[in-house]
Amino acid sequence: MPAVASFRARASAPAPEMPSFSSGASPQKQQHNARRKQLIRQQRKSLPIASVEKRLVDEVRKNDTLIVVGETGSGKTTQLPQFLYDGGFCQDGKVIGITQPRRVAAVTVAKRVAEECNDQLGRKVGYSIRFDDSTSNATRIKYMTDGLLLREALLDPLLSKYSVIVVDEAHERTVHTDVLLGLLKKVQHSRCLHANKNGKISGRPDHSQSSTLKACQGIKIAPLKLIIMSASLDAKCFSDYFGGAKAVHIQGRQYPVDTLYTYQPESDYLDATLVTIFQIHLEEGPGDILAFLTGQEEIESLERLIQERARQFPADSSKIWITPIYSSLPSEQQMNAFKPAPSGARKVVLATNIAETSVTIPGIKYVIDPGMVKARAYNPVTGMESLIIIPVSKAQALQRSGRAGREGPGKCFRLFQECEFDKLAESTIPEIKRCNLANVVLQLKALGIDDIIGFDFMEKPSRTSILKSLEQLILLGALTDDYKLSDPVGKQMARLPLDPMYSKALIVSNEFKCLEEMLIVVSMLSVESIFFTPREKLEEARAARKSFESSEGDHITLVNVYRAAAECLEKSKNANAKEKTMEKALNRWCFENFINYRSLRHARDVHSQIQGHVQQMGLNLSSCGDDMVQFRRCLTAAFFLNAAMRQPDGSFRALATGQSVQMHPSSVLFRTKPDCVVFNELVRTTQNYVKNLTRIDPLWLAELAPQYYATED
Ligand SMILES: Nc1ncnc2c1ncn2[C@@H]1O[C@H](COP(=O)(O)OP(=O)(O)OP(=O)(O)O)[C@@H](O)[C@H]1O
Repeated sequence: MPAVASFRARASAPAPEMPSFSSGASPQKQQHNARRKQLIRQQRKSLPIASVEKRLVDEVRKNDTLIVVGETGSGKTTQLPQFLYDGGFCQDGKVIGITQPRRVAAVTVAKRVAEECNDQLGRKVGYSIRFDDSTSNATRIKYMTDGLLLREALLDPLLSKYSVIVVDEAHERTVHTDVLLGLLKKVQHSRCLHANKNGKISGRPDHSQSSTLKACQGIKIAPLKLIIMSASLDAKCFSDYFGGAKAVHIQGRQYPVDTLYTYQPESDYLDATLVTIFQIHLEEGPGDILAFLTGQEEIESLERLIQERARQFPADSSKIWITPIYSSLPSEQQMNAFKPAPSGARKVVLATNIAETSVTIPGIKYVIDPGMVKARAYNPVTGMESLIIIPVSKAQALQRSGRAGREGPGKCFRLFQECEFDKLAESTIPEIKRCNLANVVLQLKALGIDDIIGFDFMEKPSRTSILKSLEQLILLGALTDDYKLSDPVGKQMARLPLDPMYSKALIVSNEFKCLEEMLIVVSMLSVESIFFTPREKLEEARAARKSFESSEGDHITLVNVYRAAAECLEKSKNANAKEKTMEKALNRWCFENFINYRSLRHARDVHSQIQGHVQQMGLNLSSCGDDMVQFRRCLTAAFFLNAAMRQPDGSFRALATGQSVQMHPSSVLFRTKPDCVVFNELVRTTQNYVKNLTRIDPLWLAELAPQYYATED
């Protein structure tokens, strides 16, 4: 049994209300800032965690690994790193690293803590996420995504600059969190050996880390402190994994959240969300609303429905300010959700689960939780990954309600019955158990961990899953037949922050001299819903789409869209337009062509980021011009594991898995239904649908992927 200490916080003084910002004249602004600083100080003091600061720091000193559980909003994420800093954990220039499962949390929490420290972001407090680093040599409290810390471990296997690593929101059990936990356990062990013997390797040998230790001989490294933190985790399970680590509970919450359930089951949660938003808007007091939906499409369709409905209440229509937030939204648009609503308006934030943990969205008093989430699912036997919409776990529902009640008392409207809540799973099934592991295996191999089956995962993925991923990586050429990372292909693939199949596609396209086209395809496939099809303008949208369509399939269609958008930008550039005007022109062009502007902008961002990577790798940005046969052959060489043949009844059979699949109606090939296709996505709704398809010649499979297909097939 883990030792469990129970900390009861002193009854906290009520926190003062925060003023809203206004852009006043300079002296007024100064006054405002001074008042805000004072209020932040008072607010910090009133957090439940404040009264146990000394005891917490002592526990971290006494224990190498500590599990910290405390209510949402009690102050764990923002305060504990500051306590540790004040407690001397950054002496000798060491850094306290705090990992978050999501980028938006890393950024917003770092901003808040920098403000609390009365310092500029990027100095004492900073954040680092993929493609965006806001830290400096002076940074001592560093917020980052768990994926980013994994990448840092590639360069510094002992994570030597960190004195403490806090794994926040560990209950989410993302695949990165789980890999990180296993890795941190190893690093802790290695650093312990290192510190004990002052650079000489002895004691219990840890063969898998010996090369790391050798590389670090002579460097003075102290043991690594590890803190696992969440409001809703199973402390025993984590404690057992870390050899009986101590768990501490911080009791007390800052503000109450009143939770309400529906009397009847709701058959259409989108409609129920719409109704609840207006019910709150018309009947409840001031305060902003945060509603959780499952994805971009749902968010955009609800956004339109709210606008339509608001028009029916003309007096109120201007009083609702909608801001969406989901992972593929460009980050500066995500940040809109954190801004105050225009004067007199109520902010309605429509979010996916990226706003579920860690974040404090200013102004939110009401949370609407329909109780559904889009999650990855994986069939280890067929090797197929898909996205499905499923009920949330209790831990997720608790996190969602915790987004209210952060600046004052809040209300959470759960759009399901209380008896349904009781039936929810306690926690989410770890992602590592429901995803394709090719990426994880590739990362571990790149970290020098060869024995994947023997790796100390907190919860082992099935052997079948691991073997399937190893097999897939061998077929993609990332691993040699004896399971070693191949050089250069495997090493290059591990460097690209993409799914292994997409990384491989970029490398293959270099050989086929169509990297330019593949870069566009990979960027466009990295975002959701490029095409925008409003229900009331179906025919117009279809007609607009025709001008981009390629009879060869969706990949070339996406290339056409991207290039037409680039042409539009080029035109306004030639007319010497300023950047803002160019963006406006692009926005208009997107609107006229029924293209989703947000998605296109995101694809352009991803494009420029990946382009930087491939250029660093020395790949050649060549184009195949009009030779689309060449490009389709390249798609076949890259996505051969996702090939499907048409069956006599018009359905398709995925060749790698034998699974029966349907062509998604959104595909340009839906009407023609060619004999053989490669696809990129499998979506499970009422049926198995494949999306993003290109017509190929079945004979190319044996020619271009002979390691997998024989001619007789
Ligand atoms: N960006 C912000 N703006 C305003 N207040 C904030 C902000 N960030 C944090 N706070 C205040 O600090 C409190 C503590 O936040 P913190 O994120 O540290 O809590 P937590 O215990 O980590 O919560 P969770 O488990 O939900 O992540 C919040 O309830 C809120 O009152």
